[in-house]
Amino acid sequence: MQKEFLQNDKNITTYALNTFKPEDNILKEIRERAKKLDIPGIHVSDMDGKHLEILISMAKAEKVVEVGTLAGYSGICIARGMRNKGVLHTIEIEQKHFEAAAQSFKNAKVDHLVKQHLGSALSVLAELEKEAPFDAIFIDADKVSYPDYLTWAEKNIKIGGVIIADNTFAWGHINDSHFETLELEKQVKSIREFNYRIANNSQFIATILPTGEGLTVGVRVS
Ligand SMILES: C[S@@+](CC[C@H](N)C(=O)[O-])C[C@H]1O[C@@H](n2cnc3c(N)ncnc32)[C@H](O)[C@@H]1O
Repeated sequence: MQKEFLQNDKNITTYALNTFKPEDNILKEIRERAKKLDIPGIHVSDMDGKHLEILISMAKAEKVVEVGTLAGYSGICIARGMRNKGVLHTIEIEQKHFEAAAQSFKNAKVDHLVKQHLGSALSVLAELEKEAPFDAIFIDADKVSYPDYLTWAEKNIKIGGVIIADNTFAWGHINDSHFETLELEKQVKSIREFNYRIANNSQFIATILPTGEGLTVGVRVS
């Protein structure tokens, strides 16, 4: 019998949250402060934050790039996974988000591990190339650029390193054939291209973790 891939069961969600307690007061405060500052509430989910921390820890990652800082929620999860060693380069285009994240990293006492970059991801990534290869790369910015971010990541991840991307179920639209807006269509097609490419690149083993948003994870094996 084919087992279902997703569990849309509130009872199970409550159980998972109560058991694994993914969000402490530091992370909770970020959601609240961001809201007050009118920063969109598009942080990773609480469980995906925990998944990030664990994946980074499993990869023993010490040189990490994050594309899309927002207010620092996922960056803190990544930094925690780094076990107090190494550097996380995190890139953000919006000044307000950049500043909120600086406060978050300080509050979480991980600011010594984080190098924040303000600017457009593709130009900052070009600069960061001289520091490659990286142990882990987390992609969570504008969806239409996911294929470009993947091209950069494929080139700059070490063998054994991990590429992770959020929202890869495209808010439930990943397998749709009709779209309400052209913008949505472009985003979905870009995420689909991202998933297709990493799934079919023989240098990677990859999967999509069936979290609420879909978390694509690829390990470079050759
Ligand atoms: C989904 S949010 C990131 C959430 C964050 N990773 C977290 O979970 O806490 C996406 C962020 O990427 C930023 N962004 C969008 N396009 C960008 C670009 N071209 N270069 C850099 N940052 C960008 C947005 O301003 C926003 O803060």
